[in-house]
Amino acid sequence: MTPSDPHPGHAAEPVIEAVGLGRDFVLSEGRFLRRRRRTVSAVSDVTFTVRPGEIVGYLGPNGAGKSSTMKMLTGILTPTAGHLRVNGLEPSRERTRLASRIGVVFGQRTTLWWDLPLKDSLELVRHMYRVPAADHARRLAELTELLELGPFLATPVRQLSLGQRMRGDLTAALLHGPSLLVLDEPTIGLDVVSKSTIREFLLRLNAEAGTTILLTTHDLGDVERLCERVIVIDRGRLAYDGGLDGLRASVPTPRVLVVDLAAPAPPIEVEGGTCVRADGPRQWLELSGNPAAVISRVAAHHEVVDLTLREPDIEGVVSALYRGAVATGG
Ligand SMILES: Nc1ncnc2c1ncn2[C@@H]1O[C@H](COP(=O)(O)OP(=O)(O)OP(=O)(O)O)[C@@H](O)[C@H]1O
Repeated sequence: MTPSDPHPGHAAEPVIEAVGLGRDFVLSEGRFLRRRRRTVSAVSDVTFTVRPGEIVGYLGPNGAGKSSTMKMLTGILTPTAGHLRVNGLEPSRERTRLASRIGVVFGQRTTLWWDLPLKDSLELVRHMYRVPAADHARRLAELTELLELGPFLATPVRQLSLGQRMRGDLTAALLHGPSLLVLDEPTIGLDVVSKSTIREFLLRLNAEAGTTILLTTHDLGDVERLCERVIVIDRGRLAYDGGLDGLRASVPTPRVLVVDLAAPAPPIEVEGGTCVRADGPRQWLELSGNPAAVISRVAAHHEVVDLTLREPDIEGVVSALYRGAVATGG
């Protein structure tokens, strides 16, 4: 894959540098004489750095401040505190210059034109970013192959499936060869196959073109497949910055063994597992011991039809983190 446009002079600098970043919103509440102003801190005193070539997950529960951070990084929202540089630029002041160096995809919205065939939408994007025709043709050919856009390039965007549209949006975000890709929930609502296509594509983009990627997601699969490093925010504040293994190891969130028995039975009693839920022949065991050992003990005493081991999802890990289970830092 063609490397992203290099930006001489910035190569050794962090791609993103946020120091004490904050964003307050002032809300007016009540009526007439009782009107009062209340300040909501969406993001508060957040400090982190992203280096060239990293893939970083930016995680947190609903309302934690992820979208507000993404909006500040892309220049849509002006910070009310702190220092922010993205590719050496101040996003809210230098939004147009920044736009030529970053690609942005918000999974819940499309930047494509609903009524136009995907190919025409992408041609408009080329004009918006003033991409030379030859560069556009080369990148479009590459992305068409990697994201398998061929069969639906002539289809109007409104008729695309969610997965096809996301592949179109990623193409639109990458046609100008940005060195940083910012993704807000890139796999939301996608089926397993589409998720996997997007993840493998992002890994290849990172490995071959050196593109730095910052993404928000609620999907642990995205995080596990893509991110060596995660930043977690809670109520606007930085709660963790480090490796995913460190996060998991620090948070005592049990794995769950889902057992399908041949028939409904009393709660299973087994060493290393506690039955936390039962529904007909299906039971959920929270594991405190080695999964293989628990599975063999269960199978020895019960007629088991099926077994599934469920890893804690990121919401579970993150909410355990907020209950104070792990110290800040990584
Ligand atoms: N324009 C706004 N005016 C007032 N409050 C806002 C505004 N935008 C965000 N907020 C508040 O800031 C906080 C952080 O919101 P934000 O959308 O950044 O969170 P989030 O982590 O992206 O959540 P989600 O995962 O639900 O998208 C929330 O309390 C939200 O209500």
